[in-house]
Amino acid sequence: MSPVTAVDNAGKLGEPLLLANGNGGTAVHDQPKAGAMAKANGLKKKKKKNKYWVDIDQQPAGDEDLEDGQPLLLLFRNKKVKRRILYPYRMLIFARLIAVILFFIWRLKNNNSDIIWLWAMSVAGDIWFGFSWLLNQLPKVSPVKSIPDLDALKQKCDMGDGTSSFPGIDVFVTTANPVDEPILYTMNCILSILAVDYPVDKNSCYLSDDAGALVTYEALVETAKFATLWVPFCRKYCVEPRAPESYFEVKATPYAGSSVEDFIIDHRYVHRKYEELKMTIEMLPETIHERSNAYNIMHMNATLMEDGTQWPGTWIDPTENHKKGHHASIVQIVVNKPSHTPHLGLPVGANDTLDFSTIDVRLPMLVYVSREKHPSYDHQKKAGAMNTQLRVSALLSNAPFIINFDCDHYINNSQSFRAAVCFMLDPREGENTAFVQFPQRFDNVDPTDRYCNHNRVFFDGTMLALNGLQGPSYLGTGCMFRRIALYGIDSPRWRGPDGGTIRANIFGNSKSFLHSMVSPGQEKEMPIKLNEIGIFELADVMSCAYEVCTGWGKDVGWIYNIATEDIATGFRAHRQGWCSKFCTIKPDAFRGTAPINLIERLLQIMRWSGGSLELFFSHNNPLLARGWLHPMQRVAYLNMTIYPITSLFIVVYGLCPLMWLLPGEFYIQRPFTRYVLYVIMIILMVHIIGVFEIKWAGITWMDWWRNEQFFMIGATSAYPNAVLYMLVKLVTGKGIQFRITSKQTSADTNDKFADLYVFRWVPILIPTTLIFVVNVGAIGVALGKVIILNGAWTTVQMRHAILGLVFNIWVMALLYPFALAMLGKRGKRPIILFIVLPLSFVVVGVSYGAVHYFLIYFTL
Ligand SMILES: O=c1ccn([C@@H]2O[C@H](COP(=O)(O)OP(=O)(O)O[C@H]3O[C@H](CO)[C@@H](O)[C@H](O)[C@H]3O)[C@@H](O)[C@H]2O)c(=O)[nH]1
Ligand SMILES: [Mn+2]
Repeated sequence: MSPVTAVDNAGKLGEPLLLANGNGGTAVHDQPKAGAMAKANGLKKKKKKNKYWVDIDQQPAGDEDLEDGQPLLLLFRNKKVKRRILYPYRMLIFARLIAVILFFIWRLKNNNSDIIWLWAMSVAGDIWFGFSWLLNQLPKVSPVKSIPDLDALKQKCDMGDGTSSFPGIDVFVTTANPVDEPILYTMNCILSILAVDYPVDKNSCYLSDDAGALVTYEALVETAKFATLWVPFCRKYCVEPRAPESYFEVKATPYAGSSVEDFIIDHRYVHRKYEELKMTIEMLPETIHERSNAYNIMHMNATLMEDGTQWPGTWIDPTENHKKGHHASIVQIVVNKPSHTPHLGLPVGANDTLDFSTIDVRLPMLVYVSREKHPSYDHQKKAGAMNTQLRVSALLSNAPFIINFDCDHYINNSQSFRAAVCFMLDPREGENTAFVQFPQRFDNVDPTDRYCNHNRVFFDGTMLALNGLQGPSYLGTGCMFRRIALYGIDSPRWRGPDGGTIRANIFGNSKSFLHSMVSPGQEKEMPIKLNEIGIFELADVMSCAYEVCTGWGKDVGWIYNIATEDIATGFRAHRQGWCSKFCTIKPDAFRGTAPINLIERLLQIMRWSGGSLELFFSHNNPLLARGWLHPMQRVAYLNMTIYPITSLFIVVYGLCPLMWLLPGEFYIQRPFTRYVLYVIMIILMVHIIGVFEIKWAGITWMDWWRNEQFFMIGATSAYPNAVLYMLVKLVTGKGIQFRITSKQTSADTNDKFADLYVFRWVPILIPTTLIFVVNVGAIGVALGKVIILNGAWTTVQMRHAILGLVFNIWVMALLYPFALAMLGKRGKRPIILFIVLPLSFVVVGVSYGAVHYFLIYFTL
C-alpha cells in the first residue's frame, strides 16, 4: 500500500494514484508522479507475464526501414509462445491427429455392430468430429500476442508544444430502444467516451437511437450537462473507470494529486450530482408526459420537447409518422465540436462547480442520431443503424477511425483509444490494418460463470491464435475500424491509382457524402453548418430511401441480411486483403453486460450460430469466397461458420443410451471395450491439449471446463435449432430475427444474480432435456439390471456396463449447469442435485426391476 492512505469517508475513498499513464493533451494539470514505483510494478508484472510468452525480435534493420535516417518507431510489439510450451503443444496436436486417423481405420476395418445403420451413422459422426476438431485446432498452432506501446505513440504524436497529431476518432453507440436497453447503461457508455483520455477535439461521439425516443434524447442532454462536471473531475484526479456507475460502485479507488481533502470534497460532490442525474433520468418519462399533457390541452396528442415544439420521433401516444418504425430522421448536435486549444475551467466557488482552474474543461462533440423509419423498408437492425452513423459522421467529423460500442458496454480503461491507434499508425502493418478488436469483458456475470458468459476460450484463446494469422474476426463491439476499410475501398490488394475507383452509385448520391469521400478520413475542420442546407443534407443520408440500389449493406458499410453482421463485415475486410489486430490491455479496455439467464444466453448463441450458418450459405462462404485470405484464416472462418452442424451428431450420440432400455445387449461397435478405450483416449487427448491452451491463453481450468459444458448445452439446444432455421431459410428464404439480447431486467434488486435462477421451458430445450433424462434413465436401468440379474453378469458384461456408465456420467457432467438451471431458485443450493439424482437412479432401477418381475409373473 502507498504511504499516503485515504481517509475513511463513507467507506474507503482510496489512495492517491501512483500508477497513472500519460494524460496526453487533455488535462493541463500536473501529472501524478508515476516514478519509480510504477516502474517497479511494471517490471514485476512483466516477469510474471513472460512465463509463457517471449518477444519476437522486430527491430528492423536495413535501409528501407529507416525513416529520415532514424530507425522506425514501432508502436507495438509481438510476442510468441515460448518453445517449451509451443512445441509439446504442437506435438500433441499431431499425435492426436494420428490417433484419430488410426481410430477411423480401425473402425472401418471392424465394421462389426449389432445395429449396422447406427454404426454407419456413428462412423460418419466420428469423421465429422475429427474434421471439425481439425478445423478448430489447425489455426491455433502459432498464436501471437501484440502489445501496444503507448509511450512510443506519445513520442510520435505529441508535438510537445501542446499540439498533437493524433488521428480523429468517431465513436458510435447504438441503442435499440429505452425499454429493452436501460438508458442508464447507455448514458454511462456515453460518459466514459466523453471522458476518455484522448485529445478532445479529435474525439466525436454519436448515439444512434433506433426508437427515436424523446426520453433518450433528453437523457443525453442531461448527461451532457453532467459531463461538464464529470469529465474535468476525471481529468483532475485521473480516476478510472470513467463510467460513473462502475466508478462509484468501487469503494476504494485510487486518484492522482496529493490533497486528500480536495479529493474527498470533490468526490462527494460529483457523486451527489450523479445521483441527481440518475433521478432526473428516471423521472424523464413522467416529466415529458406531464409537459406534453399540459400543452396538449390545446393541441393534439403530440409529445413535446422542452421548448414546446413537437418531437419528430416517436410519441407517447403513437400516431402516423410518430410511432415505432415510422418517424422522421433526427439529428441533434448536443455538444458542439470543441476548439483546438485547451479551455481552462473556473476556480472554486464560481458557478457552483469545482475548482477546475487548471483543468481543460472542453467536451468532445456529441451528436444524437435517429434514422428515418418507415414500415415499407427493412431497417436491418444494428447494421442499418451503424451505416447511418457512418454517413452522418462523414458529414460532421469524418474521422479516419471509427470505434463502436453496444449501449451496454463502456470504456473501462481510458487509455484504450490510444492503444488501438498504436496498431493503426504502426509503420509496419498499420496501413493494412482494417480493424483492432478488443476482447469483450463482462461485469454482471455470476462468480462461477455458470453459462460460460466470459467465454475466455474464445476471447483469449481463439483470438490470440487468429492474431498470429491475418487477425481476429470482428466481434461487433469494442472495435476500432479504419473508415476506408468500411467503405470497401483502397484495400491493400487494390490500392493505387485505380484502386479507389468509386463505381457510380455504389455510395448513394449525396453530394456531401461523396465529397467527404474524396479524401475519406480527412477530418473536417468544422462541421457543416446546421443551417437549412446542412440539415437537409443530413436528413438525406439518414433517409430510408438513401440506400436503395446502392452498395450499402453489401460492398459498403456493415453487411445486411445476416444475424451476425459483425463476423460478415470483418470477413469482407479480410477477403480484401486487410489484416486485423487483437489487443488486450490491463485493466480491461472495455466492459459490458452479458445475459446470465440460461434461456437468454441460449437465444443469443442461437442467433450467433444461425448467423454463422447464414454466412456459410451466402456468397461470403469462406471456402469458396474469392479474395486474399490467408489459407489458415480461411480454415478458421470455415470453422466459425459450420460448427453448429456438429450438434446434429452430438444429439444422436447423446441419445444412444436409449439402447439400455432394450432387453438384451446391443453394441454400436464390437469389440466394445477397445472401442470405448479408443474414444476415451481421443477425448482425453483433447483435454491434455487444452492444458497447454490454458497456459498460453492465460485462462483458468474452470474457463476451459465451462466452455466444454456450455458447448454441450448449446449443441443440444441452440445449435440444432439454428441448423433447423437455416434449412427453413434455404427453403423459404426467411432469415433469423435479430432479437435484442436481454439486458438484465430482473426485478429482484436484492440479488445481483437473480436472473441466473429464472427458468422457463422453451421448445429449444427439448433435445437437452431428452438427453439428460435418457442418461439418468440409463444409469437407473443399469441399476435395475444389476438387481434382476443379481450376480449373473459375466466379467465382460460387467466391464461393458461400466464403460457405458462412464459415458453417461460424462454426459451428465457436461450437462450439469443445465440440470442446475432446471432447479430454478432451488439451484442456489446445488447439493439438492446430488440428492435428487441418486434418488432418480434408484427409482428408475426399482421400477425397471418391478416391471421386469411383473412381466415374468404374468407371462409364466
Ligand atoms: O434494431 C436494432 C437492434 C439492435 N441494435 C443494437 O445492437 C447492439 C447489439 O445488440 P444486442 O442485442 O446487445 O446483441 P448481443 O447478442 O449482446 O451482441 C453481440 O452480437 C451481435 C451480433 O453478432 C453484435 O452485433 C454485437 O455487437 C455483439 O455484442 C445493441 O447496442 C443494440 O442497441 C440497434 O441499434 N438496432
Ligand atoms: Mn449485448
